[in-house]
Amino acid sequence: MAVVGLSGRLARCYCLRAVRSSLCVPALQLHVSKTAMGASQKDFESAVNQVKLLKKDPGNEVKLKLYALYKQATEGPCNTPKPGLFDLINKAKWDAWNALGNLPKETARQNYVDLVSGLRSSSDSSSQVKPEADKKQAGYETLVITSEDHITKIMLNRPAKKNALNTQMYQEIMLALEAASKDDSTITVFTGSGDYYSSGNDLTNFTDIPPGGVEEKAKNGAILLRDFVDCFIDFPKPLVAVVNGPAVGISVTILGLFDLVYASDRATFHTPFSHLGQTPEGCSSYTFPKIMGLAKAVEMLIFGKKLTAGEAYAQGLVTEVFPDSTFEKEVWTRLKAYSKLPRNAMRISKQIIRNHEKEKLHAINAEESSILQERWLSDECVNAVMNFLSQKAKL
Ligand SMILES: CCCCCCCCCC/C=C/CC(=O)SCCNC(=O)CCNC(=O)[C@H](O)C(C)(C)COP(=O)(O)OP(=O)(O)OC[C@H]1O[C@@H](n2cnc3c(N)ncnc32)[C@H](O)[C@@H]1OP(=O)(O)O
Repeated sequence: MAVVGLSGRLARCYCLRAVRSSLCVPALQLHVSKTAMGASQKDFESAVNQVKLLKKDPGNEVKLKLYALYKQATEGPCNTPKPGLFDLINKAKWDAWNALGNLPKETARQNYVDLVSGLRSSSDSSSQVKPEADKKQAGYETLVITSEDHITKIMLNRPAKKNALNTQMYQEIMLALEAASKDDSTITVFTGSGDYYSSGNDLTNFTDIPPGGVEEKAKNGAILLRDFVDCFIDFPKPLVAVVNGPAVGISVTILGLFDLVYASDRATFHTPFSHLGQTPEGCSSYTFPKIMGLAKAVEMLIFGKKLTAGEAYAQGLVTEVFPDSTFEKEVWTRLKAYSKLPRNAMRISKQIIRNHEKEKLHAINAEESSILQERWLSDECVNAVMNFLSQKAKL
């Protein structure tokens, strides 16, 4: 079970920060139980900050503990309604917090401080023997993340669902980007596992309705979307998409926020928003006209024209197209060479190139997300999603 973003930016930040450290859970538990009580608010705040400095993923069990202790220390016993059965992530978090019962805030604060202290020692000792070799990062269910040759590769890993982005995957991608922004890598690469790059938003995201009803669902969806796209706007290192196959919806639109897009000649680029009663996101209402001109952007974003890789290259959305048979070899050879370039120079260059537009992109993202919040409640959208879910319609 992956434990990912709490609702809202602050909470997401907290959760992202709780990800880093390699550790031994039983040792940590021992450490916690042996420590004397009495952490001050200052110790607690310092521990919250120290979590940011942890270098490795502590695993979901520990992240849940950190979450529960944080909530108990700051808000007291769990008093929010239990999330629905299918809201797995929020339910796991709720369970962890609720399990603390009436534990006093002060004790929760102390336990949090002790837990972080244990995580830090574990992280420090393991970093002394840190291997340079390829390493798969634990703690992600919908992604496979590896680091090798100063490249962090984030692979979308729901091949049986064509790498559709469910809410867990959105959350895990945000965590992965936060981690990649601070790790040793010089560039970060997205790709898909299996025959698709991604089929876009998982349409079953529309099915799990919370107690607050569809309005609440749409509101939370808009917050998730805005936070997700913000992470791409703000990502500080060169970001590369290795588009191994067809790409749909949001997996296409956010390409406008990438620095390099390499595509297999098998890839296609499809944004069927009108067909789905929806509207553009990922800042594409701004980036696409800028990249390809208004006429071509309209064809894609309003009329849902599907582009081949060659067409996407001709319109400037794709940097280069490779034959599928040699795609992986050629792309990774290229990327390994690029990854040896000086890290700071690349980072600063990206900053210079992208910073002028950051504020504008954030504003556009907020506007697109808020328009979609309304759209998701429209008959046009509901009917299109129902059609897909009842297997009557495919793209
Ligand atoms: C109010 C709620 C808000 C929720 C939170 C939202 C957060 C942000 C939203 C951002 C918005 C983004 C907009 C978009 O991305 S629009 C694009 C949406 N994508 C689609 O419409 C694609 C739908 N899929 C298809 O048309 C076809 O599956 C395909 C991609 C053309 C592939 O067809 P093919 O015949 O090759 O394969 P299958 O259809 O048999 O697919 C294999 C299984 O995968 C499932 N699948 C594929 N794509 C999706 C998807 N996008 N959502 C859910 N499930 C998907 C498919 O059902 C099959 O499953 P099965 O084996 O169990 O039947």
